[in-house]
Amino acid sequence: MSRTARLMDGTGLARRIVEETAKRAADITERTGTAPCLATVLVGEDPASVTYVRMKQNRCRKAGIESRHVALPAATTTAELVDALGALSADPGVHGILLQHPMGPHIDERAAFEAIAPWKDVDGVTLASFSAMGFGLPGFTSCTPGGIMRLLDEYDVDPAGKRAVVVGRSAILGKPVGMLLLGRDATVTYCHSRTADLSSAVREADIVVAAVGRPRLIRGQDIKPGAVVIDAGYNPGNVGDVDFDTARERAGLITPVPGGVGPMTIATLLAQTVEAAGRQLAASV
Ligand SMILES: Nc1nc(=O)c2c([nH]1)NC[C@@H]1CN(c3ccc(C(=O)N[C@@H](CCC(=O)O)C(=O)O)cc3)C=[N+]21
Repeated sequence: MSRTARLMDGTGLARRIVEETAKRAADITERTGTAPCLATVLVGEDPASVTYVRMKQNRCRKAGIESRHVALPAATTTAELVDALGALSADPGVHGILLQHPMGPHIDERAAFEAIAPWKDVDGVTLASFSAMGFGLPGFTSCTPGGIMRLLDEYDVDPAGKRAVVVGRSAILGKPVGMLLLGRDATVTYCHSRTADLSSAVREADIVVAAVGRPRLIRGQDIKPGAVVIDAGYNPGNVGDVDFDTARERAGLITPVPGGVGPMTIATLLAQTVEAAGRQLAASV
């Protein structure tokens, strides 16, 4: 008889977080006369990015968070993008800034992210946010890593002493989620394109976080029985980095795609936007 993993319901948890966030947003709006506001910045018209940004704006609206969209042409230079982000950073009507990734090969992404004021970095992409995550200090987490940690807590997964394998090392996903797991006393291994034997690393993992953007890279045969499997991969067509059908036969807990990590990413973004607005508006009265 094969056991089947319990599903980690990101949609349900995200809904509860967004409801709580909406209450806080309404409270801020009532007390200060100003609604929390998230600026979304998109360079170019990549269809997937357009869809993601629209989803974020819709979710903001439902939570009583205003959003302001800045759409820049694909040919925008790094200097122009830095200027636009500098203006939003200086604008007291904007409390959080999301610069959608990727921005195109001609953009210096690090320079762009650093143009976001740290107190408005609700997407957790600046050096300031990254180092706070690394040192276990308070600050805004990268949204997907923050959402993953919240999901682990919700399902009573304590990372302490567990072997965590993070597949992927991107600046806003793989690297920070590994740091957050380390901060909770997991033994963390990063795997990436140069890893010699991915399968044997994954086989050791009590917690697997897949974050590379390679459809169904992680197969059930490599999942340790009972492991916690977090699929943070986003690929065209809502396909994750984990081969769900085979992985669920061995995992203890697993996130579905869709309905797992994705909604948690957006819930974290909204919660952090309201937190940023609360601080900025309290400071201005
Ligand atoms: N600076 C930056 N920050 C990001 O957080 C960021 C980014 N750039 N670039 C693109 C990726 C992608 N991303 C997703 C967020 C939510 C879902 C999501 O909610 N997906 C739904 C499915 C949605 C559907 O039905 O199409 C789900 O998994 O259930 C997916 C993908 C955030 N990203």
